[in-house]
Amino acid sequence: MSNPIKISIENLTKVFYKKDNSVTAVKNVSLQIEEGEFVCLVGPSGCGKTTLLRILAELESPSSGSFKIMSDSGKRPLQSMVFQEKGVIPWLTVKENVAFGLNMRNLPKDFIQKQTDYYLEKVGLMNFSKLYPKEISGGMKQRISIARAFANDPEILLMDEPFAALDEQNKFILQEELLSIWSETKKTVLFITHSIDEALLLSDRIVLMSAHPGEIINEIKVPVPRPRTMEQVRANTEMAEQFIAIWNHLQQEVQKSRS
Ligand SMILES: Nc1ncnc2c1ncn2[C@@H]1O[C@H](COP(=O)(O)OP(=O)(O)OP(=O)(O)O)[C@@H](O)[C@H]1O
Repeated sequence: MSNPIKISIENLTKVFYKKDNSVTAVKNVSLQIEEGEFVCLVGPSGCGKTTLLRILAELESPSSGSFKIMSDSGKRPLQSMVFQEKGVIPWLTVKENVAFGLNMRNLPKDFIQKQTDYYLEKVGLMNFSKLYPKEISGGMKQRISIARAFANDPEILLMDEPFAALDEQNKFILQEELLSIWSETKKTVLFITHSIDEALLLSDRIVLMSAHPGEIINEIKVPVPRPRTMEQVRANTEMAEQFIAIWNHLQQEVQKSRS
């Protein structure tokens, strides 16, 4: 380990109780994520990935176990979350959406202006800043979510399949934009994806989860140095081997969950 630990999860279990039964969504998960690390969480549908992220975002509480996000200043928000969809506020303009978290914190107006403009520019939305979400495309809405999350400057960033609803072209562009902003900010990111390509492109480490109830069953350090492009990911033999290993893992877990 080269950097200090930013997120520490210890034996975390989450059980949802219903009227006459219960569902264990996450089981005994322990995970340490370093400061500035980009970690992708990959696992079959329903294995508890979103639940784990929601716990870290303090939208759910664990049934047992614990987690800690190491705060370096106490002045910044602990976490920002980017969802697959519905991340924008329809009655605010693009710019107001990006500035939303900063305005909520009553920060100085000139700081908000500077920070908002910087990230609007980064995600290519400067010329659309006065439009409302209904006037822009799905890809542009996701750009708002990403710009807002980075503008907030949280201690950690939690991303729940943020590109899953986009077409391939938009996905590639946003992945590259995300990598460019991340390489500048070196934010600690926990990112959920179903796409193995995406995990190999974006992350330092891929954490594989078992079928429901979700446990961590393997971790893969992505072998290719940055900066990476999707072309390299697809052409590189080491990446191809990792792709097949993860693919086989997912196949087995999906079959287990069905049997
Ligand atoms: N609020 C809730 N109440 C009851 N059960 C829940 C709740 N949230 C999630 N679950 C259950 O917990 C399990 C894990 O769900 P979760 O959404 O975390 O999985 P996931 O890995 O993110 O799935 P996907 O990849 O399909 O989004 C599922 O069986 C789900 O039905």
